Amino acid sequence: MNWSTNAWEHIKPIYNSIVKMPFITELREGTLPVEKFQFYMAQDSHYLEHFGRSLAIIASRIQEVTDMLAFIKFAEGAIVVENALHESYFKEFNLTGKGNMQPACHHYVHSLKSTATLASVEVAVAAVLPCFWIYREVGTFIYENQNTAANPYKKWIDTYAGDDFDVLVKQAIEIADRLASKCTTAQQQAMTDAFCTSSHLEFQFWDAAYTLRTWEDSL
Ligand SMILES: Cc1ncc(C[n+]2csc(CCO)c2C)c(N)n1
Repeated sequence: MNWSTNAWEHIKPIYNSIVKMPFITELREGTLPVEKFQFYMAQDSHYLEHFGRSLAIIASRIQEVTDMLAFIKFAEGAIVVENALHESYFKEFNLTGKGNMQPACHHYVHSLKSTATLASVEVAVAAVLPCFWIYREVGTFIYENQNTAANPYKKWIDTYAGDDFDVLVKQAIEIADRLASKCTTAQQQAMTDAFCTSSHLEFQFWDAAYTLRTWEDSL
């Protein structure tokens, strides 16, 4: 079994919990309250910047030049393509600024940036993979289970369920598997641990948006 198939088996319970989250159900049905989506969009703007930085760090550390190019393109995608989605939603929902980074986003981006910088490059690649893979699965799940044509979140759904995105995800998985195939069992386990941590943080990111969790909540 290749590394990614095994890693996905490990996070299956997390993925199954994600698709049952009220945030995802209501996004799919188009009933998600706008303030929760606004919170998500604002936090995701912060996320994309730092996710892009993490990808650029990985690009500079990865050995093969073709993989470097792939990571440079992923970083560009995070900043350019996804920001376009955010800009249109910022306008549509009258969001003026992104405000401060809140706990779940802060936790996630700092985890990614420290892994991208301090862990082995294989582990760093494994840590960013759930961002691609879980979004493709969630996007496709929502796309295939829609019950309304007039969903205000349609652009979001179409982005992650689309073929263009699928190409990127396959490329990221292929790179992770190729690197893993040259690793020891212990190194592969460290990759799986990083993959699981980021999957948990994906769950937390949506949960925080649904509950509108801010630093002030824990005072
Ligand atoms: C919390 C959070 N996690 C993952 C993504 C998805 N995503 C962001 S950038 C990128 C790669 C672009 O090359 C992908 C897949 C998101 N938007 N927000």
